[in-house]
Amino acid sequence: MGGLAIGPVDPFGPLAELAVRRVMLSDLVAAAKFGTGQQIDDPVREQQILDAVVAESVRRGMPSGPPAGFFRAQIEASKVVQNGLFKRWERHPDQRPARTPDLATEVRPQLDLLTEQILGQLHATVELWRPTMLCGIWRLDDIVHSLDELHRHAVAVSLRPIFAS
Ligand SMILES: O=C(O)C(=O)C[C@]1(C(=O)O)C=C[C@@H](O)C=C1
Repeated sequence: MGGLAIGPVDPFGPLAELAVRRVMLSDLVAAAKFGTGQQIDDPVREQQILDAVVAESVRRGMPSGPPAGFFRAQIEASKVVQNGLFKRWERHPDQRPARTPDLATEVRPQLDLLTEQILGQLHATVELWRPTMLCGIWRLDDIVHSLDELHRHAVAVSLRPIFAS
């Protein structure tokens, strides 16, 4: 994400960058599933993520509701991308991914790492959640200007808990 320009004074900058990274990783998730019969929706995996997020929030001594809500939005955003890419690849076979990464061994470990990093940033900003989130000091345009419409929409979905809080 070297091209991202996030204001250094923005305490939520790292969190936003991680959310964007997760949205971009959804391309790899979609590539792992497309044409393999694996469904985009995996409610069991979703529940595992949410349970782990709640447990880790409790372990860190922070309220678990907002982190769970944040991760629900991340999952929703991932599905926006995956559904969009599936449709795109159905229509345009020439744009299909060149290879099929393995979901369990290649893709989910990257998602798990992002989960840890996102939880770390949520923890780092816990004192600021309410007031600052309302300030809207995100420089979202800078973050997403290079993304296509599908990914811009997914980023908006992934950050909704912050804007809407
Ligand atoms: O791990 C997957 O299978 C994904 O598609 C990723 C993800 C997520 O965002 O974490 C998204 C949708 C699924 O329902 C479960 C999890």
